[in-house]
Amino acid sequence: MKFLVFGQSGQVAHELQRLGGDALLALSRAQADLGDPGACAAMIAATDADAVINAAAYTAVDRAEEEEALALRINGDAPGAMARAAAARGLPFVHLSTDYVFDGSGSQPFRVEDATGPLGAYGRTKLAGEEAVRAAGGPHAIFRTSWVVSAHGNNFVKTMLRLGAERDALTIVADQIGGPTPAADIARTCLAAARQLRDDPGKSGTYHLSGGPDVSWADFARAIFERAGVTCTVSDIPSSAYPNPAQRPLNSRLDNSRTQEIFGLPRPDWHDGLNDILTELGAAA
Ligand SMILES: NC(=O)C1=CN([C@@H]2O[C@H](COP(=O)(O)OP(=O)(O)OC[C@H]3O[C@@H](n4cnc5c(N)ncnc54)[C@H](OP(=O)(O)O)[C@@H]3O)[C@@H](O)[C@H]2O)C=CC1
Ligand SMILES: Cc1cn([C@H]2C[C@H](O)[C@@H](COP(=O)(O)OP(=O)(O)O[C@H]3O[C@@H](C)C(=O)[C@@H](O)[C@H]3O)O2)c(=O)[nH]c1=O
Ligand SMILES: [Mg+2]
Repeated sequence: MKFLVFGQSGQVAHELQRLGGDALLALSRAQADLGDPGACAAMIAATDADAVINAAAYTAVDRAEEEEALALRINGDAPGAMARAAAARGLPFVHLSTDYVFDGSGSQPFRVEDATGPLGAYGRTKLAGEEAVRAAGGPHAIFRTSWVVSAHGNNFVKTMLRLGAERDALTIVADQIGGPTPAADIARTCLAAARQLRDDPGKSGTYHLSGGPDVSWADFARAIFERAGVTCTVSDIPSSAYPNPAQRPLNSRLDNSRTQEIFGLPRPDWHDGLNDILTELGAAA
């Protein structure tokens, strides 16, 4: 089975290329710009691949507040155009979304069917993408994931290793709770879902995929420092003490049970992925 992937440099795109080898073609921004949805659809119309995975997105949460129209084209319009092009050819389309489509209320894990209510521009544009992919009506899986980490690209693990080497102490928000998700687990899931959708389009739908157990960013930082052997004291702060242009949801817990039920894929334990990331970075204690 051959895969066409949008995105080449990102965290998930990188892991997809590692797993997919010669059977996977990953398109860079220069080859397929999501700012030009029609060009992305044309790539799908011409592909000889058996499934399409979208691992590209506008992911700068704060900058999206000032660039919502561009973020909407990339996160909303382009996935819609891609999903319609894939549907026209009956190709499975696997797409990624985010915990930021929810408003973060309560303390229970959000289920797939719970009401959405994004707090910021990034979440609004990702929600628009979900709706467009579902409306295209082809075989598809949308995985809402959260707090993606890997040895490549920008993420919280790499930020903590950089800051932890420079400082003796950090203040980290402790009232946002969620599941850090290794990009390698997301990539494995995307490939498995594409294969299963080819055999059974009835598995189409929206799913949650986050690493467990749920933690606060502060506790996740402590786990990173402990496993990396970095001496840096983490103090808990509320989100109100870390002001940002975009408000983040406090409750980012995602109920992964449908992913287990339909695809047979268990919730990944982020401790394993974190160990792999630190080893790859040469930062494991
Ligand atoms: N990062 C996270 O914490 C989370 C991510 N997600 C979702 O998971 C998916 C993968 O995220 P992740 O791997 O972390 O993303 P990254 O931020 O690591 O990478 C984004 C990728 O998208 C590409 N891209 C951005 N704009 C365009 C464009 N106009 N045309 C073509 N490519 C573009 C980037 O390419 P370039 O190098 O050229 O900019 C890069 O390859 C996304 O859908 C994201 O919304 C969900 C929850 C959490
Ligand atoms: C560097 C630093 C961050 N923080 C906080 C800010 C923020 O709430 C949290 C994580 O920081 P980040 O910049 O990684 O947060 P953010 O970019 O909002 O991460 C999000 O990205 C998008 C793409 C998603 O889809 C989400 O699932 C989520 O991963 O840590 C501190 O409290 N202290 C610090 O010193
Ligand atoms: Mg970020």
